Amino acid sequence: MLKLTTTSMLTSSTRILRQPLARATTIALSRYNAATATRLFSISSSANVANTNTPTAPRHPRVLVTGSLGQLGSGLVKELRQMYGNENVVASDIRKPSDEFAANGPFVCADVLNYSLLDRIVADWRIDWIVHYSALLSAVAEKNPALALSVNMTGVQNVLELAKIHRLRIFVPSTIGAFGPSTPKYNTPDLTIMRPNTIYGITKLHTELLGEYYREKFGVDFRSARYPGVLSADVPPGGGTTDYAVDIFHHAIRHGHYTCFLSKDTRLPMMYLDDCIRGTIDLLTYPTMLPQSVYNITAVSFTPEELANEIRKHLPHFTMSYSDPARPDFRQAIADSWPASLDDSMARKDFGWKEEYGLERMVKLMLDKIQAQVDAEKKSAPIDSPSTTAAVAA
Ligand SMILES: NC(=O)c1ccc[n+]([C@@H]2O[C@H](COP(=O)([O-])OP(=O)(O)OC[C@H]3O[C@@H](n4cnc5c(N)ncnc54)[C@H](O)[C@@H]3O)[C@@H](O)[C@H]2O)c1
Ligand SMILES: C[C@@H](O)[C@H](N)C(=O)O
Repeated sequence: MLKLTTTSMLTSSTRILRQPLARATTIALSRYNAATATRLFSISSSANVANTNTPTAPRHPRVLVTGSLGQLGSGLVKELRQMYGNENVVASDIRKPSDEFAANGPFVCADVLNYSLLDRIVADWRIDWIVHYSALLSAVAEKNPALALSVNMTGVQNVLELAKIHRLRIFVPSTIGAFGPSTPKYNTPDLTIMRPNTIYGITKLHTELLGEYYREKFGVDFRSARYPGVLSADVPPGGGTTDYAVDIFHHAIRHGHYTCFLSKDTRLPMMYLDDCIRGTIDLLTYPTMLPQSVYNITAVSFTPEELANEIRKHLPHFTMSYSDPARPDFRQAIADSWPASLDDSMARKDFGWKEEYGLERMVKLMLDKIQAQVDAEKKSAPIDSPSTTAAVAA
């Protein structure tokens, strides 16, 4: 049986190693770059004592990120690799990575439902921290509750059990979806009524409660942030209720029009991806366990109409229509059950959370990035290609 060691990882240049134990596991190792940590963190967790990259170098934690090909995971992996070195951040997902993603550092294909495979990965790679991003988002979950129950609940149970056995620090995100229709809607605090009525929300509340149980009962260093909807330009969102706030930019630039699946006055908390990643890293790397294991974090709250108005400051001809209120999209009921704004004062107090992107800055950046993508697509498409013609006509 092939045993991976740090030495074998560092001396590999471009090669594929297969672990016989793990049927679906392919570990692609390529182009090892020397660690270019931009930030060093003091690692006080006992979980890191055993992780010494070299006898004299400062210790970096070795982090496993599940769901690393998703909207949030891909950005987080990039940031963590800049901090700790490519070889110290093992990306994982159930899907196949792009060549570009696989070339940047270790990638392990793994289903989070496969406990023994995850156990093997943690041991072989001498993992210290897990960031568990694998999940089904609200809209996809509502369409397939059985799969959502399985991935979102069993996946979390597996990683928490691993954290207990291997003494790992673990970060699992929660969401505004963990609240429900009886939760106070405005300025929703960390501790309040939580009776979600979506399968996504139920699985996320399960995550929070189980994480707290493992922390109390077994001393597991469980950390979580309740994210609002996250906006990003590079990786598309994975099927949530807040996805309209990303789709709108692509449609505004490509077509000048968007039909929103939420009503114009549906107010939801949101944040830009960079803020989400920074807040997550600040919480993940905080040197000691914080008073709470779960914190609200947020940046702004807006309605589809307010977002469209802000976009119109840059694209005056942009128009927006809405789903027929007589036949609302199924995501409307999900959004209606969630808070309109969050109180994240405890995160600000306990670990210094503060957003850098408000609505204006976020909109400008989203438009610039997506416009650059469209320009690049046009440049790379042959002059007479039908897709170019269609895009220009649109
Ligand atoms: N994006 C948001 O707006 C947002 C907001 C609040 C909370 N969150 C939470 O953040 C986390 C990451 O969200 P995201 O937006 O990146 O989601 P995403 O859907 O973009 O990515 C999830 C990833 O999980 C992977 N996955 C699915 N099933 C799997 C399985 N069985 N085994 C291994 N991997 C599997 C998918 O392939 C995908 O790459 C999730 O827990 C989500 O609930 C996201
Ligand atoms: C809010 C969050 O959990 C996700 N963007 C969703 O809509 O499902």
